[in-house]
Amino acid sequence: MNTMNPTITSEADMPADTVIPVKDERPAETVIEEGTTVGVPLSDDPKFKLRNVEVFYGQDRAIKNVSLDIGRNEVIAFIGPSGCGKSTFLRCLNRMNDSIDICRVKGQLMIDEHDIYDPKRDVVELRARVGMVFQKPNPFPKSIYDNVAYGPRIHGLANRKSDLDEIVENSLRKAGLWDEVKDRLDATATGMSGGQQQRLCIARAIAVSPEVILMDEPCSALDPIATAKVEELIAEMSESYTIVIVTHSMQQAARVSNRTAYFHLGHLVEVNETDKVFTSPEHELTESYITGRFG
Ligand SMILES: Nc1ncnc2c1ncn2[C@@H]1O[C@H](COP(=O)(O)OP(=O)(O)OP(=O)(O)O)[C@@H](O)[C@H]1O
Repeated sequence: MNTMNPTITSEADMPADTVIPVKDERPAETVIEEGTTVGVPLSDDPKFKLRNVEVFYGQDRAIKNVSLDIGRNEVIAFIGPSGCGKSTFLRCLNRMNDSIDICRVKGQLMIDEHDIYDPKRDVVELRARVGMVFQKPNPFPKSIYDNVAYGPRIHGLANRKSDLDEIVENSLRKAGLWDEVKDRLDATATGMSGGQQQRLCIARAIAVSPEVILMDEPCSALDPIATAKVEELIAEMSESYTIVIVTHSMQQAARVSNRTAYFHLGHLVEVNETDKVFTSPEHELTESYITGRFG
């Protein structure tokens, strides 16, 4: 399966008598070909089919002709140097960029073969299907119970109090938080530890029965123990949801994801099975990044 830019070849492909040049240190823009689809479908029926996506902030092109399929129930990690467009691309998947006035998205972005950017699309419904967990835990200044119950209430998912209680309990269980909070559901969420708050935000996303969970550096504000808990949760959740995670931690990408996509200056340079990306990357830029030559 060729899952990378076919126009970029490796030194191994050269004839034996070729003088192998020193590593290409030219700026990335000169070695990434525009207009090439990078990443082949994971299956015939991907959850997301994203083609020739471009994102502009005013005149600046932050995402450059990116094409990618994201499979059902896969965990895919987006990695790459700061400012390469990981979060921008992630936010296209549930139209979180809509709130940025100068942001414009072009290309074809499909979820289950429906256009994410269809002007008639109900964005609130989209964001319930494609939930999001942010870098910094952001619980509402409400009780633990009300944080989780908020979404089901506004989406009318529970007719009776007992139904709502069940959703809250199930969501907290799935987020690995129930045993820690079951005796203080009325306590204010902002009094919890950072790790607990982040798992509460995950419970809040789960409560509206999403199909996809987007995670934008979900552990960057957490200590190693809280990080380990969230990573365990990602493994458990991958049985039920498609998960897209942006991370600066290559170890985290290696631990939690099935595939990894490497972004560079707005380009998607390489996407492949995570083991392959970290042990034998196909692109020189990926190798430079994972070996710490830049980042
Ligand atoms: N709201 C915005 N307005 C203008 N430009 C933006 C905005 N958000 C991001 N950008 C620009 O778009 C580019 C991609 O940024 P983005 O935050 O998506 O990258 P990233 O890879 O997620 O970075 P980081 O790892 O530092 O979070 C950068 O050049 C950034 O300055």
